[in-house]
Amino acid sequence: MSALPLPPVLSEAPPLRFADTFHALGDRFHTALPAQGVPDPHWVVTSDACAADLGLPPDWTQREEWHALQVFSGNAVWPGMRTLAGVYSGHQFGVWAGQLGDGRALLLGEVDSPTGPLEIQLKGSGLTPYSRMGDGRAVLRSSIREFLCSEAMHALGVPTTRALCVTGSPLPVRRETIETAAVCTRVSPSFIRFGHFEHFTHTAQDPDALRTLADHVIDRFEPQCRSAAQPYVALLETVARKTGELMAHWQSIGFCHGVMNTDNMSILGLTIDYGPFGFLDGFDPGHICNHSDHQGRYAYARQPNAAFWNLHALAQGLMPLIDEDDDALDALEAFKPAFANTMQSRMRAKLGLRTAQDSDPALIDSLLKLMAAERTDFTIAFRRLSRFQTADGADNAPVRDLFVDREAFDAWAAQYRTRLAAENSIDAERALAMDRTNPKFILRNHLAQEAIHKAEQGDFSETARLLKVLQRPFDEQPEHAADADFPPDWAQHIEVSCSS
Ligand SMILES: Nc1ncnc2c1ncn2[C@@H]1O[C@H](COP(=O)(O)OP(=O)(O)OP(=O)(O)O)[C@@H](O)[C@H]1O
Repeated sequence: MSALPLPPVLSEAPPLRFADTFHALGDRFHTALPAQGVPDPHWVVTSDACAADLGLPPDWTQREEWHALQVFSGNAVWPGMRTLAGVYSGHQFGVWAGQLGDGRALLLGEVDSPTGPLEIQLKGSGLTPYSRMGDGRAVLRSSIREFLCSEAMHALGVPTTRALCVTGSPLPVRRETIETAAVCTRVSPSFIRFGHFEHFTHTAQDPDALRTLADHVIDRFEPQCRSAAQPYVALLETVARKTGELMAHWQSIGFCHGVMNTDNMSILGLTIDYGPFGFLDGFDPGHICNHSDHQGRYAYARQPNAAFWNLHALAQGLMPLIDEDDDALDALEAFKPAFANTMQSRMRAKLGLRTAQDSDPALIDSLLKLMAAERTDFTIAFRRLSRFQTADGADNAPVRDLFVDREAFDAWAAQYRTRLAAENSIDAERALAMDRTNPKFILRNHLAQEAIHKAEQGDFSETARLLKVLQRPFDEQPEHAADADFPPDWAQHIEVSCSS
C-alpha cells in the first residue's frame, strides 16, 4: 500500500469531544492510519435521529467551520479523532477464513453521547492493511441500503448499529459494473465482533491480548460480569443471551441477514453489516436472501441455528480464558431460553395476546404453517390481523382474503377467537397494541431499489422520504400507503399458493 496523504486536522473546536478507549488498547488490536477520502463529495442523506443521539446540534451539516461533509467523506478529521482500522478474524459460511479486519472501515473515535458511549466509523473510506484483495471502497447502492436499514431497524426496536449519514462522490468503483463511491458513517457503542476474540486465539495466538479485549468489553459494556465467579464465562453467557434475543427480534419481523459469519456477529448482540439482507415478503421459512449462499446456510428459518453455531465459535475463541469446557457449554445454553422466551413473547404480542397460555405455541405455529403454505405476505398479514374482529359473523375480509384457502383461515380464526375470549380481549384495545408491534412499513427490496435508482441519477429525495417513513414504521402514515403495499411480484406468490 502506498503512503497516503494525511487529511487535514480542522482547527475549529469540533461539535463532539472524542475519547480513545479502543485506540488505547494498543497496536495489537488495530493499525492507526488516515482515511483515503473521496474527491468532490456531496451529501446523500443524513439521519437527524442518529445525529441527535450522538449529541450533534440540528445544524451540524450546515456549520461551515465544522466541514462535516469533508469529515464524513474521509477528507478531514476533527481534533481528537484518532483514526484506526481494527483487526479481527472469523469463520465465513462455517469455514475458518483466517485474518480479516476492517478492510474498508475506519474508526474515527468515540464520543460520550447523551445516550452513552458511541463509536463513529466510516465504511468505504479506502484501503487499510486488512483490505486483502478489496479496494477499500463502498458504492452508493450498498451504502444507501445499509443506511436505510440501520435506521429502519432501530425504529423497529431491533438492537442494531446506527447510521449517521452517507456521502457520495463521482469516484468510479468497479463492481459488476462501474459504480460510484460512497461513504456510510456508522455509529455503535462498539464494533467488536465474535471474530475479534477468535483472532487473538487462533490467528495471533496471543492470550494476553485476548484477556485485554475481554476485560475491555466487560469493563465498558458488561460490568456486571466482573463480580461473577468466572467473569469470562459470565461474558459468554451474556453474549449468548443477547444473541438469542436478537434472533427473536429478527425472526419476528421477518428479517434475513444473509451473511451471518462470525465477523458479522456483534459482541453486544447488535445487528451489524447490512449487506445482502432482505425482509420476507411472502412467508417462506426457507427464504435465502444472499444469492451466494448456495446451501441456504443463512436461510430465514436457519438464522437462530447459525447464531448458536457462531456462539460456539466465540466460545472456542474464549477458551484460553475459561478453565472447564463444561462451563463454556453451560454458558452457551443461555441462548436457548433467551431465544425461545423472547420469540414466544414477541409472537404473542404480534397476535395481541396479553397473557400466556400453554396452547399459544400451537396457535402461533398453525398460523405460520398456513402462511407458509400460501406464501402470505408476512408483514401485511400481521398488520391486518390487528383489525381482526371477534364478534360472531364479523367481516374479517381484509385479513381473510389474504388466504386462498379461506376455510383453513376460518378454522384458525375460530381458535384465535376462542383464545382472545379467554382473556376478555377488547378489539379496539388489541388493535392499538398490535399496531405498536406489527410494523406497517419495512424496507422492502423494491423500495430500496427505487431510492437507489433515483440516487444514482443524482436525486436523493426518495432516499430522504423513505428514511422518514421508515423512522415511523408503526404509524399509519396514509399518505405513504403505497410503501406498505404488496411487493411488485406478489402475483407470483398467488401462483405458488394455488399450485401447492
Ligand atoms: N471492497 C472492499 N475492500 C476491502 N475490504 C473489503 C471490501 N469488501 C469487504 N471487505 C472485507 O472483507 C471482509 C468481509 O466482508 P463483509 O462484506 O462481511 O464486511 P463489510 O461489509 O466490508 O464490513 P462490515 O462487516 O464492517 O460491515 C471484511 O474484512 C471486510 O472489511
